[in-house]
Amino acid sequence: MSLPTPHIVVLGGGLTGLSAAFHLARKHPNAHITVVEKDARFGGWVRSERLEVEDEDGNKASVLLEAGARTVRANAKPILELINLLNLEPQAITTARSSPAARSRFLHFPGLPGLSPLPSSLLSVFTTPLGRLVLSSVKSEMFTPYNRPADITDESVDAFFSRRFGAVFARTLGSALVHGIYGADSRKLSIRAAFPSMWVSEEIGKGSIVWGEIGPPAWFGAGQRKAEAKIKEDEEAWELGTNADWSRQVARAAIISFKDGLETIVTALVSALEGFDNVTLRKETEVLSLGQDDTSKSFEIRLADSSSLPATHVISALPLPALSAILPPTHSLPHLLTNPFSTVTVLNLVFPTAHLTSPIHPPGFGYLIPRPENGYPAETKSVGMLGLVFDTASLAEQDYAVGPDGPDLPKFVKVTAMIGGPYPTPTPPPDDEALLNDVLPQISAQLQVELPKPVYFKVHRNVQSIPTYLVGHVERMAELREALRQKWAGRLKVVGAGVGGVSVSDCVKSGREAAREIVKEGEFVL
Ligand SMILES: C=Cc1c2[nH]c(c1C)Cc1[nH]c(c(CCC(=O)O)c1C)Cc1[nH]c(c(C)c1CCC(=O)O)Cc1[nH]c(c(C)c1C=C)C2
Repeated sequence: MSLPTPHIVVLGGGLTGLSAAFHLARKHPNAHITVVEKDARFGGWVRSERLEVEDEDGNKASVLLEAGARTVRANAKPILELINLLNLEPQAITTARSSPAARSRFLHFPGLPGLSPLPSSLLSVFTTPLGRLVLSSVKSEMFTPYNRPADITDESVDAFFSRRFGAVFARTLGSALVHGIYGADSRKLSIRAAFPSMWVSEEIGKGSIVWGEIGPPAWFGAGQRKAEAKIKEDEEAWELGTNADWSRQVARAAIISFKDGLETIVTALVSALEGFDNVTLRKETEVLSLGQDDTSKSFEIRLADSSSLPATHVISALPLPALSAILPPTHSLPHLLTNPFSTVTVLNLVFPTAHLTSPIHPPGFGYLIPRPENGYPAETKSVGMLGLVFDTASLAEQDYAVGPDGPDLPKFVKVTAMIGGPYPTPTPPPDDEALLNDVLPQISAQLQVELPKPVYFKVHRNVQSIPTYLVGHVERMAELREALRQKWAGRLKVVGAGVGGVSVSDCVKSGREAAREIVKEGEFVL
């Protein structure tokens, strides 16, 4: 007997949804796959824009700007796999691990002028104030006995770092790290969800994260952990290709991006999906409700245009609150509304450099700004900055001079200010021009330089874009998975940044895993 064709609907056309659809289409040519996206474009928070800038002397350049994430780590297998499968090597660019953009990072302490380098060498550990803070915190951590309270199964990043490395380390380095990844308050973020390996290292190191990380291979648990990692790696079966030049380049790299920005992956995924006969891409399609027939277990997805889509399986790559809004009360799921989201405003700035006598910023990746000593203000007249990224330092290959004089280095430098997160929004909220006028003097004071007038700026308000995993997230997600098994017969997969991992690579991986689970389960009986 031949089975009816499975129809898998992917809700959400961000990177997670596109990755799920792509891996499904490759591995499951007999299924029909529909991707439903409510916006007019695919790609979600990943948006790259190329534009031409000109200074007052008529120097012109083509510059690539990102509205959100701009790079991925060079060891991110889910991305390396896509680069291979989509033949993106010629468009990829890398930043070498040895370059200042990969090695030099700074902190700016609120209220103090200038930048403090983060230690990047053995020498700097002894010779810089932050180096000495790291050294003394690490030394004391290694000799602080096991102090995890017996009754906890999770805690905040701040509580975890305070317990092991001390309160100053937690407030400065810990909060800055969390700003730079989650744009969130480290006193709210779950350590187990955000940095699971540290939680495990504490156990392996019998209390000490440092011993857990660097302990000899024979150290209790380390051998087993390695073996487990190897099994997982084999199971994941990454298709990384055989391009030796590219592999060598990646081996030397810290981060990867693309000449035309991270949206290159989105464009390539969309065009690959358009090439599959069994895939339908639907933009500007809003889902009103998702229901499942109790007997047949098949789905009915009602759309805003009054039509409906049948499905045998659904992968939801929607933000969890958006999924919650379309579920019927009979099939509601737990914990979809628990985590708050950070709003991070991204301000792209392009400065002219032709008349500068000294550089705008030191060589390096950029700087992060830790939580103020007295915490975030309750209200404010100025926007709160979380950090500044020196984009040209790591992504210079994205930009080129334009004009009759032939190839030349662009006479511009691009940086990105990251704003908001746990800081309150000023009242009234600033328009773009007011935001610029608020931020430029802040950057000037932080860098201790007089800034030229930017030739271009753009504000992207990434409203509610990054989930803050509250303490207990890992256990709540286990309960969510159980509810999916019980209430939805395992045929609804919930993936994406809201569940486990906010990086571009995590999103691609979670889409891939959902696709592989459906293929592996292989039960397409209607
Ligand atoms: C919109 C702003 C974002 C902030 N964090 C993220 C975005 C998109 C997400 C993010 N940023 C980083 C990671 C870790 C990457 C990994 O583990 O692979 C994640 C998930 C690290 C990072 N932080 C900054 C940059 C440029 C990067 C590299 C990755 C990327 O391009 O996003 C700088 C930075 N990001 C944010 C702030 C406040 C900030 C400050 C300088 C928030």
